[in-house]
Amino acid sequence: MQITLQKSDVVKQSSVQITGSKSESNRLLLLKALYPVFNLENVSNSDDSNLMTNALATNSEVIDIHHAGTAMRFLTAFFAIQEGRDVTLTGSKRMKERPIKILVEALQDLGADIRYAENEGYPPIKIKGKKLIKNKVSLAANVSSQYISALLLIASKLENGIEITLEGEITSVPYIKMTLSLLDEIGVETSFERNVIRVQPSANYHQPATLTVESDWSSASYYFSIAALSEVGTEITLSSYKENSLQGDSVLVEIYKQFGVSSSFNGNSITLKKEATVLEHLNLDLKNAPDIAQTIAVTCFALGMSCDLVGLHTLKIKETDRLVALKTEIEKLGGEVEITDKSLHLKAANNIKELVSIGTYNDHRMAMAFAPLALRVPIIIEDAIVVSKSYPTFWDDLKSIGFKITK
Ligand SMILES: O=C(O)C1=C[C@@H](OP(=O)(O)O)[C@@H](O)[C@H](O)C1
Ligand SMILES: C=C(OP(=O)(O)O)C(=O)O
Repeated sequence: MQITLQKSDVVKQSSVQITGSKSESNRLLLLKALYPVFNLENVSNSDDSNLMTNALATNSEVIDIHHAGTAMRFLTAFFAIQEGRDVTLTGSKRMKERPIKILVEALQDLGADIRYAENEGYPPIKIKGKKLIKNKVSLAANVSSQYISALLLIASKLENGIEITLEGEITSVPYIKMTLSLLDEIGVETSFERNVIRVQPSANYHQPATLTVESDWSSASYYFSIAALSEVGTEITLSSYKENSLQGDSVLVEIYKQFGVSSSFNGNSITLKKEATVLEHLNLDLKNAPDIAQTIAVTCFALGMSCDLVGLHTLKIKETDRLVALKTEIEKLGGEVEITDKSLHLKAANNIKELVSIGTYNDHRMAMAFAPLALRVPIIIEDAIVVSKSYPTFWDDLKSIGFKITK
């Protein structure tokens, strides 16, 4: 399904309720499977969280988690400790290109029985669940934090807990801290000092009875971008958000100040307001917030700004190679982009081509990051349905704030 987004005026004051964070949801769904006594509220309605829920509930021997990276990584660890259970975890064509060797080797070092069903180092994998006795492991921390979170999520159920030594520069650190904070919330003892993380064993669940997932900050990024491209004075209120978030992408509040977007918290909502600015260039290291790179690159392009984004080494192994995808699509619109395998340089553009058809490469964030451009020129988004990976009601919510969308 291809859609056309028409140049439109965003309602001067609008509000949107965004679904729960898929990162928090997928962690808490797994923890609930390990400690089935607490309730969850505001769980993400994303494909990735539905896939996680279904995978944890099924008795099937083959589980297909499609494009869901966190589900693939977290479930690898989960099924490794389900004694007596044999599971093959598989996924989409792209999932079979997303590396998992570092996690598989760490689990094998702990004693797990995991083999590759097709290509070494990549899904699908065959897991024979068993009890893991060892508790010390080292792994490379510079490729994906999801491998580390996967180990942490099962750690309190291992007889001796875990001691993980992280090698190399640690990437996407806020996601590791999110995992540790959620463990902390359910009463599991953890520590993270220098490059060593320890988790104590914990057979029982302690507290609290209900955990509420905060709404998704990566999804909020598209509204920060919309606010940045709107007339001065435009206000967008998003819920349900906290000033002290576990999600690293909440750094948007600081980043978008540079685009003239102020944010104020009121209860559990945040109001974004466009103020005047004249910024010409942005320098940013996004190693702690890789999922908002596309949003920020497109905001800069739409505002005629140049930017240098670094710390993007994880983008090549996400839903698509996001560096190549950004370059290709921004250049179709008339921009100029230079990329390396970990950075992106955008030249200031003074013109944006109309009615360009944006390819989305099975990547929800390509569709959502380019959508705000409709505030400058009419734009076509290919395979618009991809947004359901993290934010199924995205297009309806854009309509509700004044975007004109036709099929
Ligand atoms: O743990 C998580 O929930 C995530 C970690 C990040 O991945 P990497 O650590 O691979 O960068 C992020 O990009 C992904 O969307 C979600
Ligand atoms: C990279 C992402 O997800 P995952 O790695 O979980 O597929 C994302 O949502 O941007």
